[in-house]
Amino acid sequence: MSDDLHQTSSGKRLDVISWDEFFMSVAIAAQRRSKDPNTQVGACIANTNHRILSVGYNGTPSALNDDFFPWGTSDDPLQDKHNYVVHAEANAVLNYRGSLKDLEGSTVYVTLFPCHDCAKILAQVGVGEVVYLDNKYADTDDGRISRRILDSCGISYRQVIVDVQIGTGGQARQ
Ligand SMILES: O=c1ccn([C@H]2C[C@H](O)[C@@H](COP(=O)(O)O)O2)c(=O)[nH]1
Ligand SMILES: [Zn+2]
Repeated sequence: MSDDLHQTSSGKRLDVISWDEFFMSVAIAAQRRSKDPNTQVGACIANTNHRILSVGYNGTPSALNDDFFPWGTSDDPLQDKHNYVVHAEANAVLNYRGSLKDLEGSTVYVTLFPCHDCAKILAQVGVGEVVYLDNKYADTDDGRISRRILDSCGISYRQVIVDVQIGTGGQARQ
């Protein structure tokens, strides 16, 4: 090893991003596709061989024209976005085109701690670990139920702090 902290004596770069940073960066990039004005969520599922299996973000089902559905909340269930949005983790599972068996033991990188519905879905497909960025609903009943589900199903979870720069965004197209 050379004295240089950035490369070995053979010239190999050492200051590469970690796997956590890499997969969370993918989740953050996916999050930026979300049309939700209040909370954007991205998820990236990686297997134990450090391969990305699937990615998702919170959005309406693709056949549903998201220009004509509400993006706010309302006492009227027909006008509340929560009743139309598919969650990021659910989309990541649904977007996977291989056998769901491949998801067993995988790690889900998600920009927001999974809600209790997503916790159930992740548990049911056998996810082994959840790595999250934010947990703004930790002190809600939903957060407590979610942790109870993950704990009971033996799914570990941990928070990571990543410092990534991903593009500058642009004009939303579709
Ligand atoms: O596990 C989760 C929890 C929530 N989401 C999505 C669903 C909604 O689009 C937003 C939450 O909106 P709020 O205005 O903060 O209630 O986040 C998700 O994808 N995964
Ligand atoms: Zn959810």
